[in-house]
Amino acid sequence: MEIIKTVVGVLRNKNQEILISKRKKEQFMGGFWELPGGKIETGESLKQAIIRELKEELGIQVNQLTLHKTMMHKYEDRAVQLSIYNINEHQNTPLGIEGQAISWASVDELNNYKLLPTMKAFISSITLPNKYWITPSSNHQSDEWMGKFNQKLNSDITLLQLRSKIELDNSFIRELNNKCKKNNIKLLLNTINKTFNEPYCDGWHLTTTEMLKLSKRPCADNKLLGVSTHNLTEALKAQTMGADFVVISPVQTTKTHPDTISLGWDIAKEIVDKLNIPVYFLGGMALKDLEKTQQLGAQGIAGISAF
Ligand SMILES: Nc1nc2c([nH]c(=O)n2[C@H]2C[C@H](O)[C@@H](COP(=O)(O)OP(=O)(O)OP(=O)(O)O)O2)c(=O)[nH]1
Ligand SMILES: [Mg+2]
Repeated sequence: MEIIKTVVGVLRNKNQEILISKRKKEQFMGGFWELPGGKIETGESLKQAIIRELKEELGIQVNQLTLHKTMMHKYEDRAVQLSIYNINEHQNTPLGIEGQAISWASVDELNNYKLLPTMKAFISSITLPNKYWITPSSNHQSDEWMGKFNQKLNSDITLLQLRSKIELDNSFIRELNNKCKKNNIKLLLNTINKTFNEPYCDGWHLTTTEMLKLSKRPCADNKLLGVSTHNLTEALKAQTMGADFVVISPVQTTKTHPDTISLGWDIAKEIVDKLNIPVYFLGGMALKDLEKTQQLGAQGIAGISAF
């Protein structure tokens, strides 16, 4: 299948709204809203291409830009490799120079538009945090467990996975959820016997085994769904099933599993490059690894004792 190299730009106004553009009827995926941009021309670098595209489509002169992330998306008849740039500085007010409709939308408002399929993963990548805390999986009501949980409530953690290998009381989970809500933390359940309609959570986190049994997303679109995976095949399956993000592990060796072979940075990066949904690295991660992780294109790091 032909791979179409495409560059797109993220322009934000002072209200942090994002500029989207409507594809024209006669184009592939006509009528869908997208990030402005287009295909690379022969001999052009990615940066030259995005500067040219935004001049042609919006009439702006880009002065400063940084790569946000790259992703790959397969349509029925083509594969698109999308490089998404944050446009940090530009001249002129953007206009629909080619006659296309344009609109500024907040992240929440984006969901009211008929968006290209790549937009869902883009939205996840700008809304998910770069740290994902996983709770210890046993002794939940102990002082030690509650101590760790309470400490995270007052930290910069905004996404939390409640992990348990034994059944927990719903009243206990509700209590944790209330505490998370008060502290603007999203709570994902990785408990046994998930029903996917528990109201007291923001979503679910699936084990690999659970994911492999599913052919489609088991929960509503407005909930978050993460999946634990260990290689490219599993990660791609999770993406096809409809996961919002995956965790891959072990990226490095850990003290708890010293004999398990780790993926290593290179393979971890390969997985990130072949997915379009956000990827968190787990296993032997510490805060000092966050920068490298993001440079490799991952969303961030996950861990029980990483932070
Ligand atoms: N511009 C843009 N294209 C996207 C996005 N997501 C996505 O899959 N694509 C696909 C659709 C197209 O196959 C390709 C982009 O090409 P395009 O149609 O915008 O190309 P272009 O501006 O060079 O215009 P054209 O003259 O070739 O029609 O990438 C996106 O967010 N923005
Ligand atoms: Mg275009």
